[in-house]
Formats: sequence, structure tokens, C-alpha cells
Amino acid sequence: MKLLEINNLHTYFDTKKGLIKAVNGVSLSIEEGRTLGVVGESGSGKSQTAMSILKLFENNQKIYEGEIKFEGKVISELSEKEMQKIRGNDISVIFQEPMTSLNPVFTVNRQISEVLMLHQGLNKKEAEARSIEMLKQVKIANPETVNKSYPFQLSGGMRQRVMIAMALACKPKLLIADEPTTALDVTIQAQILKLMNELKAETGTAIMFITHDLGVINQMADDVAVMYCGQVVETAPVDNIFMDSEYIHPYTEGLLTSIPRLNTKRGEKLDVIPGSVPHPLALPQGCKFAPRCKYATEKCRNEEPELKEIGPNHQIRCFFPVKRGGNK
Ligand SMILES: Nc1ncnc2c1ncn2[C@@H]1O[C@H](COP(=O)(O)OP(=O)(O)OP(=O)(O)O)[C@@H](O)[C@H]1O
Repeated sequence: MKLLEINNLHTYFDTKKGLIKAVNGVSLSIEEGRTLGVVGESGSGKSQTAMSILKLFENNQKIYEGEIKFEGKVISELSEKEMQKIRGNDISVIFQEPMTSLNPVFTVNRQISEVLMLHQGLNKKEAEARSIEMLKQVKIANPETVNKSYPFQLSGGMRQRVMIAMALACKPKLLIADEPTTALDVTIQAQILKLMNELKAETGTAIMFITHDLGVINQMADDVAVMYCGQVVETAPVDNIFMDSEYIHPYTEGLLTSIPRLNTKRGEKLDVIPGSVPHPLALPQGCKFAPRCKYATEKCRNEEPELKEIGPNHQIRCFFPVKRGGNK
């Protein structure tokens, strides 16, 4: 069943220089208990899609069009008060840098306990016991000591485990993870990813995993949404993207060929996508990827393609999807 469904979402920033269409017609869904990997270059709108789900908006930002449904209910029109009941309870979030999300002046216990007291009505003692339990669940070796610690006393990997414990404290149905391991070194990153997969298997929590790293997507996701310029350009089960499907989006093809491989020789150039993401205030007419696409035609430069079904659960926003491993 669909846990989250986003239909034609437009979230803009109203700035002095004009409207920044950070999310510009996003449609995607997340099935119960599955991980959707959201991938795309910097500025493609991944984080702002996540912020829209939680309605964590700046003053000059709002939803202009479209809707977000959670468990079949439209949540994009809820008031701030109603959203507060959902955040941290049904849907929680972890960010890249836990230091900015954890309060430096409170102990770990106070921060996890607060969530539990607010949403689950536990008293102080019950919350403390549950906080220690949560730290055990995220495989922190000395949970009693860590529970009494302040964030600055912990390593980066440890802080991210605390964030995960806090996010899972109320048994959310959806966990949004926005580049949760980007700031960590590779061995710690691997441990956190492994932990998240184990927790998902244990708790059945669905995950929206945001990253710019297709390697991480391969490891974490069941399904993938590829984003470009505030739009989803391709969405499919993960194996379709990496192996199975006959056709893929030219942008996805570009991302796949830019993954460094172990056998890449030193000095050998990776096949990176030429050009850069267009400025959000100067989006091209037609397909947003056309200026960088080696297959683009006149039609692509003038008309905007829609997200269309190309196979089972596989949608592509392109007039001329690429045949894998060869010409079109
Ligand atoms: N506070 C803001 N005011 C105006 N524009 C913003 C603001 N925050 C983000 N944007 C714009 O919204 C667009 C989408 O940004 P978003 O952060 O969602 O991208 P992203 O794919 O998550 O990138 P990254 O991987 O760098 O986090 C970008 O063009 C960005 O410049």
C-alpha cells in the first residue's frame, strides 16, 4: 500500500529576484516498509521535497500547487498545529549534520525524552528508560553513559546514531533521511547505513533516503526517484535503474556513468555529465535537461515531456529514453 503519495507538487520561494521553483511538479510515492532513494545533483530539489512533506518552510516559501497524501489523507493542507502532531511522531527526519539538529546545551536523555513525553505521554522516568533502550537499539555500546552526555562529548558517528534513536523513538511510519552519512568518514558511513538497513528490517519503517550518491542508493533503496531541476525525471525499482530495464533517462545514464569504479585508473577521466544545473531563476524552456543532453532534439528544447509509464512501476520524463548499453 502507498504510505506517501506526492502529486504534481510545486513549492516555491518568493524572492526579490523572482519565484524560485525549488519543487516544480514532483510526483512520487513511497510504499509501506520500503526505502525510496531520492538522487540528483545539488540543487535538484531533493531537500525541498522533504521539507514540503514536513511543511518545514521558510517565511517566503509555500506550496503553490499539488498535494501530499500520507496514509491516504491529504497532509499538505494541514495547519502548523496539526503538522506538529505528525512531525517526529508519524514522520521523522534526520539530517546530514546532527550537531545542528541536536541541542548542544541538553543531554541526550533530555532530547530523546522530550520527544517521548510530547508525543507518547510518558513520564520522566519512563522516558529515560526508553531513551536508554533506544540507544541500545542503535547499537551504542554504553547507553547509560551516552544518555547522560552532551552532543559535543560524542563523535560524529555517535551523534548520528543518537539522531537515529531520536527519530525512531516514536516508531514513525516514515523516516526521512537527508544525506545522513555525507559528513561522516567512509567506515562510519558504512556502519550507519548497515544500521539503518537493520532497523528498517526490525521496525518496518519506510525510508525516504536522500543522497547524491548512486552507490549509496544501490545499497539502501528498494525504489529510486531521480530528480533534476525540481522534477522527478525517472522513478523505478532499484534493479531496473541499475540493471534490468531496457530504457533509462539520459540523465540517469549520465549519473550511472559518473560513478567511480574500483578499476578506474588514476588520472583516467570519468564520464561526467557536461555543463551544470541551470540557475533556478533561468530554467530552460522545454525539457530542463535538454541543454546538457547529448540526445536532445528540437522537440526537447521546445516542449516539456511529462512523466510517463514505460514499464511496470517505471516512469520516465523524456521523449527519447536511452536504450541501455547502446544507441537509442
Ligand atoms: N532558502 C532558500 N531561498 C531560496 N531558494 C532556496 C532556498 N533553499 C533552497 N533554495 C533553492 O531551491 C532549489 C532546490 O534546493 P534543494 O536544497 O532542495 O536541492 P537539493 O537537491 O537538496 O541539493 P543539495 O544536495 O545541495 O542539498 C535550489 O535551486 C536552491 O537554490
